[in-house]
Amino acid sequence: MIETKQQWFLESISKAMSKWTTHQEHQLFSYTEKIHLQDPLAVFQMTESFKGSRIFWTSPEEDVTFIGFGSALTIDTESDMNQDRFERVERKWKTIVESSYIDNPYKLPGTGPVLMGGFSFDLTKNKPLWKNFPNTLMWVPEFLVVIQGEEAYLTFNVMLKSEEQVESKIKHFENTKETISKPGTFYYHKEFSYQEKWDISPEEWKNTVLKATEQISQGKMDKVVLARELRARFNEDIPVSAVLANLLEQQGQSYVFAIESGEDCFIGATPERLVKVEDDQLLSTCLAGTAPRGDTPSEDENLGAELINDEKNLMEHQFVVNMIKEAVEASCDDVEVPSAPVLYRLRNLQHLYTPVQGKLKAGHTLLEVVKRLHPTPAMGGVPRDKALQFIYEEERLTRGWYSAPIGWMDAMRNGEFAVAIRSGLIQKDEVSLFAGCGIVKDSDPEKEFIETKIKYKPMLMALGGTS
Ligand SMILES: C=C(O[C@H]1C=CC=C(C(=O)O)[C@@H]1O)C(=O)O
Ligand SMILES: [Mg+2]
Repeated sequence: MIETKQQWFLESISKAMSKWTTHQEHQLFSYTEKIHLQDPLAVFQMTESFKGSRIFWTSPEEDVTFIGFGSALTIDTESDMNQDRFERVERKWKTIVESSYIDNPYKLPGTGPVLMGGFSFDLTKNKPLWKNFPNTLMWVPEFLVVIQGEEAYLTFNVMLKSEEQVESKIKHFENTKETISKPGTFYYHKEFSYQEKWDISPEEWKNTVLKATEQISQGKMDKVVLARELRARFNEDIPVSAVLANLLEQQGQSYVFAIESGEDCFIGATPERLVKVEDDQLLSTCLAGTAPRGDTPSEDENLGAELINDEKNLMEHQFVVNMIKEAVEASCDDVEVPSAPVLYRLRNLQHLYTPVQGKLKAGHTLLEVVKRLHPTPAMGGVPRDKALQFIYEEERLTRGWYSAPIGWMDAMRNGEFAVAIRSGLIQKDEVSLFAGCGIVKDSDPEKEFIETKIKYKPMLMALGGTS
C-alpha cells in the first residue's frame, strides 16, 4: 500500500520535473493523498519539531480543520507599508498557482496547496510586541493536514529547484507522513494557570470611552471600537497545545486558531467570520452587540431578549450591517441580508448576528472583499477614517494582529478569513490579551469596561483560569 503510494508520488514528481524543463524558475510542486484520520491535536503535538512555523485552524460550521507545518514559500514583509498588500498577495498567489504542478485528485475546498496566515490590523510601524508578526504573513505550509468530516488529507508542498533534490524530498515526505500517521492522542495532564494578571490602564481606557462618546455627540463620528490589553504571567512557558485543547473543548461555536511565528504564538477562539468563499458562493457575517450568558436558562433567555431589543446594541450592530452589505454588493450578485439580527450564543457571551450572502461576480475575488471589508465597523468604526484616526491617537496599545484578518485560500478560489478577536499573543511565559467594544453615543464607560471583561473570559479560561 505504502509502496504504491510512494510510486505515485515518484511518478508525479518526475512529471513535474519534466514539465518544468522548459521553465527556468523555481516551481511549486504540490501532492495530496488521503491519510488515516488522526486527532488534530495529536498531529499538532507530533509536529513539535516544526515549532515556529505551524498553523492550526478549525471552523465551527464547516467541520474542517487545518494543521499546517513548515513552510514551502512565504509571502511576507516586515516593512510592508503598502496599502495594496492584499492585491500584492493576490497577484503573487495567482502567479505561483499558474506555474505550479498540482497533483490533487480530490479537488475539495482546502485540499491541494493552500496559502495560510494573516495580516496586521493596520500598517503602523514599530510594533515591538508584534516583532514576529509582520504586517503581511501568508505562507504555504510545507505539510498540510486537512480534516473534513470523516476524511483526512495530507498535502506536501515544495519549491523544486533541481533534480538532485527529488530523492531527499521524497524521504522527507515519507518520514513526516510516518510520524503523523502513528496512532496518537493528545496528552497534557498537568494543571496549569497564570500566576498573575494585570489590566493595563483601565481608568485611562474608561476616560477614552467617555471622550469617544463626546465626539460622537458632537457629530465628529458615529461609532468607534476601542480595545484594551491585559497581560498575564505564568511561572513556566505557556503550553500552547494545552491552551489550544482547552479552546477546542470550551469554544465550539468559534474559529479556533493558533499561528506560530518564531518564538511567539497568536492564539484564540473568534466567533467573527469576515468572509468565506466556496464555489463562488460568498458569506460574510455581521457580529456586533453583546450581552453575557445567564447562569440559569431563564436568566439567559432574559438577557438574550433584552439584547435583541436594546436600542444601543441594535445601533452598534446596524452600522456593521450597512457597511458589510454595501461592500458585498460591490463584488456580488443576488445579495441577501435578513432584515433583523438573531442571537448568536457562545459559551461566555451572546451577540447580535446577521449573515450576508451573495454570489461572487466573475473577475472578483476573496481577497478583494477582505480588503474592502477590513476593518468592518465591528473593529474600526463609522466613518472608517475618522474612527481609525481616533484609535491611532487614543488607544493605548498596539493592535498588531488582534482584530485583523486571518485565514486561508486554496488554488481553486475558495477560502475563508475570520477576524482575530478573543485572542492572545503568547510569548514564552507571558501573554497579552485584547478585547474591544463598539462605542456609540449612548455608551456608558463602566458598562463597556464590563463588556471587555467578559470578552477576556474565553482566553482566560483556556489559560487555566476560572474567569
Ligand atoms: C472587538 C471585539 O468584539 C467585537 C465583536 C463583536 C461584538 C462587539 C461589541 O459588541 O462591542 C465588538 O464589535 C472584541 O471581542 O475584542
Ligand atoms: Mg458592544
